[in-house]
Amino acid sequence: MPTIVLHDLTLGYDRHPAVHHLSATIAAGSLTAVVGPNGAGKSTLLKGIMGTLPPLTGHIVRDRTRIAYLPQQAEIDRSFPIAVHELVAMGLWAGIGPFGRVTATHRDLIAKALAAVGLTGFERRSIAALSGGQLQRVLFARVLLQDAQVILLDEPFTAIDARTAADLLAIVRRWHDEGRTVVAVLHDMDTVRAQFPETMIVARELIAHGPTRLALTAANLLRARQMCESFDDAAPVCDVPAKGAAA
Ligand SMILES: Nc1ncnc2c1ncn2[C@@H]1O[C@H](COP(=O)(O)OP(=O)(O)OP(=O)(O)O)[C@@H](O)[C@H]1O
Repeated sequence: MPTIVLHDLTLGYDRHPAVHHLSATIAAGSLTAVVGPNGAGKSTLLKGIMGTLPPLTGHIVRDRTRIAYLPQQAEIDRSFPIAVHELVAMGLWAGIGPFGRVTATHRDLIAKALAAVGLTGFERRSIAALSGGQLQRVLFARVLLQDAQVILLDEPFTAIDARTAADLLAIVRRWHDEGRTVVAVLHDMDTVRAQFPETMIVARELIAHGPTRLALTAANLLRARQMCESFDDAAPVCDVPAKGAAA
């Protein structure tokens, strides 16, 4: 089972740091909520763990295991001419590559994943013709197909109705019961308190991390808000030396 260790991690864009000197250990099989104000660096952190955004300083240690990522809906180009079954089939890429042949067995897996998210019969529909909640179900089906040990979810329950949120939350619980490591960016603190045993509060740097009842306090949330409000987005490159660097 993979543990993810973040060592003094700084992530950013064009050398402007968005996440500063963050160190944390995400235990194998844990179910962790990442919370913090808008612009706090939560999505950036997921991209760093995913490996799509290389660290400016520090590093990440994790097993070379399969990792699945559910992006924010806003990052999906709905105008792209692709059908539901084609989008879900992308979950097979780690196994067969982007140009691999989708066999009858694969089609069966796609059908099962769509059934698991309540979208049987939607295979041929264009993603442009889906509601927001339906698209989120399709994205979950793609993650299901990836069969990854580490699953990163960016705002998986935002802008969907209560029924869809409950259905998708049940899938997240199942992943947790199966021993997978799940990290989800969330804004609804009630969901975090009720469903996520671990919480990480991020506000450009790590504010708190640990069991939700200890980490998710009013004082820590206030500190996170104050940190983000005082952060200068136009600040130059980070001037805090990496740990272990010569002064
Ligand atoms: N592609 C990018 N290029 C330049 N700056 C970026 C890019 N993506 C994010 N940022 C900046 O990095 C900072 C952190 O953004 P990020 O999206 O990680 O925050 P977040 O906590 O996920 O916010 P939200 O809750 O609003 O989704 C912000 O100042 C943002 O403007």
